[in-house]
Amino acid sequence: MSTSDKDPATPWRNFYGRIKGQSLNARQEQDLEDLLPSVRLPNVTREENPDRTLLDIEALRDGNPVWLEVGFGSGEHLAHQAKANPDVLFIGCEIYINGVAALLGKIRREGISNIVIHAGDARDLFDVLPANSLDKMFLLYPDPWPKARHHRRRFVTPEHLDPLAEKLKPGKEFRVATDIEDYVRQTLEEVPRAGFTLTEQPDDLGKAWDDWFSTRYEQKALREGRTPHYMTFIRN
Ligand SMILES: C[S@@+](CC[C@H](N)C(=O)[O-])C[C@H]1O[C@@H](n2cnc3c(N)ncnc32)[C@H](O)[C@@H]1O
Repeated sequence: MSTSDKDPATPWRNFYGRIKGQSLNARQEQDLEDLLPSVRLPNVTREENPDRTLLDIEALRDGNPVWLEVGFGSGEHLAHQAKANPDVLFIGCEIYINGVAALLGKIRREGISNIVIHAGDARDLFDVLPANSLDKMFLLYPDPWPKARHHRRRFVTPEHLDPLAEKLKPGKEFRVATDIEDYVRQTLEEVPRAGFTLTEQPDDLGKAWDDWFSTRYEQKALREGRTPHYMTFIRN
């Protein structure tokens, strides 16, 4: 197998060394080398699919529902959901290559077979997902971008929410968790604008979902005294 920087089958080679502060241990390198080629979602990157041809999601799903988690971090929640829902195909999307490597370790150790991974930006994935192709979507502790001038970089902006709304089937769930009060405010403002309805009372967002599996970022937030908020939206 080629490990050229330009080979789209080895996208971590492009990330590795490019993102400051990210280093991989030998086991992670090995998992990326051995495992990622077989679980990665092909034809998503611009290098591989410059014409942005839509994915054949029907062939991929093989009759099963498709759930997407964007920014899965180290993949605790995604791995948990995949084990609890063996008849669902999970797409995991993450730009942090150490996180991808951590999820690959879980997939290997726990023998998980219903996850495919896009190791890259969610916007590239949205480009090539057909409309109405997703049955559930998770956005768990997205990057907070606390400074006011950076709020437009948040995931809960039309740039991300409009394509997301198009990909999720009507009547299906979009779950958002965050520990940042101002992120709650922006989520409650922006997500309904993109065509969703909140199912909880806006002043009562403290109850986790029954099938919740706490993430690494949530554990850190709790240790640092911040309060989780859980929001469930239904696509109109
Ligand atoms: C604060 S972390 C939370 C990680 C994990 N969900 C958790 O709760 O532990 C946010 C994650 O989103 C990822 N991320 C940010 N923007 C992204 C994008 N456009 N596409 C894919 N992943 C993204 C980051 O790399 C990071 O791992």
